[in-house]
Amino acid sequence: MNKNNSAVALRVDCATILFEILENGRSSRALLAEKQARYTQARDKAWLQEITFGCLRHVPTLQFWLRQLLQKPLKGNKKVIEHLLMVGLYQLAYSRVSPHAAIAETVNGCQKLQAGSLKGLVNAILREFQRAQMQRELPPSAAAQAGFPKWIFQAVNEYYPEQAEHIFAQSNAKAPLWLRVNRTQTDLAKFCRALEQASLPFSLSDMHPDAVILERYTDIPSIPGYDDGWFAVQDGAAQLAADFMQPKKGERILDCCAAPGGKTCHLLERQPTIKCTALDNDKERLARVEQNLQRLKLNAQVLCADASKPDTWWDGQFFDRILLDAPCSATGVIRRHPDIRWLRKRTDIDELVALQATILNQLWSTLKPGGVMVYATCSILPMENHRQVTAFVSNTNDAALEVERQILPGEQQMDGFYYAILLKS
Ligand SMILES: C[S@@+](CC[C@H](N)C(=O)[O-])C[C@H]1O[C@@H](n2cnc3c(N)ncnc32)[C@H](O)[C@@H]1O
Repeated sequence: MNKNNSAVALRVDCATILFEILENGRSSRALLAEKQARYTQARDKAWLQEITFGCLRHVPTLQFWLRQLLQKPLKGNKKVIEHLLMVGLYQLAYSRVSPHAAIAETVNGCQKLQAGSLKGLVNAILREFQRAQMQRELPPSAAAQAGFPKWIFQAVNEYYPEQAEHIFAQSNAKAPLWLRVNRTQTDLAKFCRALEQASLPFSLSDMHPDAVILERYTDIPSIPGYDDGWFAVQDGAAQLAADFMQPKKGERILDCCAAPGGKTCHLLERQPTIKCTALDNDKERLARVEQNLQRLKLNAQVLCADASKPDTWWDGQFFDRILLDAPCSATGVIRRHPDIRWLRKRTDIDELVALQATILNQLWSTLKPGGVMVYATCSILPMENHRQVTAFVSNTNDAALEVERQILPGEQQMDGFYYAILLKS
């Protein structure tokens, strides 16, 4: 794609991704990957993600401006032009794109979206916005100003009145790029030297013996040692799972809800002699576990099964340790996946809490007496975390809560996460 074509195509792709997320409830991960694959330049791929994520962080404000500027909502196959307009408004209000390019390239996107007849309207709206400097006016509700749906805004304020503002700011910030060094293939010092030689600045974390935090975003396969399995991308909070698990030589370990396998691989890197089963009920995601194991040169049994029904897959031999990285609201990782806030509904939470409780109860019978279960989520909602675990312990005679930790987004540069160590007597 030449430069001019790609400038228009990028705006069109952003608009289409926003449309699919906000109107059809699809998640950004696959959509972005599919669109990014069309571009050869790393710069274009990064632009697509940055502008799409930026728009997702400001949806209520962009829609507030749009409603002021657009007399009648667009419908049917013209609806996507509203999303193209949001992309245009975002560039004018929040990005460093020159206003001239922002308007011209966005207007030209109409043609590609089969809406050439709306070019005049889009042009007029973006020019009006630029002239009137409306970007100074914000929507009246505090939730909209923070860029969150009301139910998340209220929940965070209720459970974390002191930290709420910080949580919103952190959840709207760009997440750092954490890497986990694969001890079985290299060591931290050698990997750091390779980063220095490649002029990739980084920092280390006292709390994370295997971690490196890159100071700027880099195309992952171009980082030294990628093909040799020297490292994997994994947030610092997720890297704590191996510390909480403390896998010992030769133990039989279940990593339940394992895909795409970040924590499975870390457990194996820490203790390659364990017999690890990585279980998940999503076949496509399990394929990524296989790929990760292969690249990092590790071995595990990969099992496609429903964690809530051990009678359909368990061979009757107890596990010494279980990691249950339960399906959850993902409210702790909104900074990495800004679409989550629009995709998750308040009603999903009750269903997730019920599923977590069922999996917890069912898996408990597969853990040996004296064994350890680590329950984890990337949520900051107490009903999925502290309340879930305390309810389980009070209903289960042989369960005791040893330690728990709620990490809030941004704490020591980490994602929001929850861990509980449960002991079976
Ligand atoms: C938080 S993600 C796991 C992330 C993973 N542990 C890692 O570190 O890479 C939760 C996983 O739970 C899986 N899952 C959801 N319901 C499940 C069920 N009933 N049985 C097994 N896996 C399930 C999802 O497919 C998803 O891969």
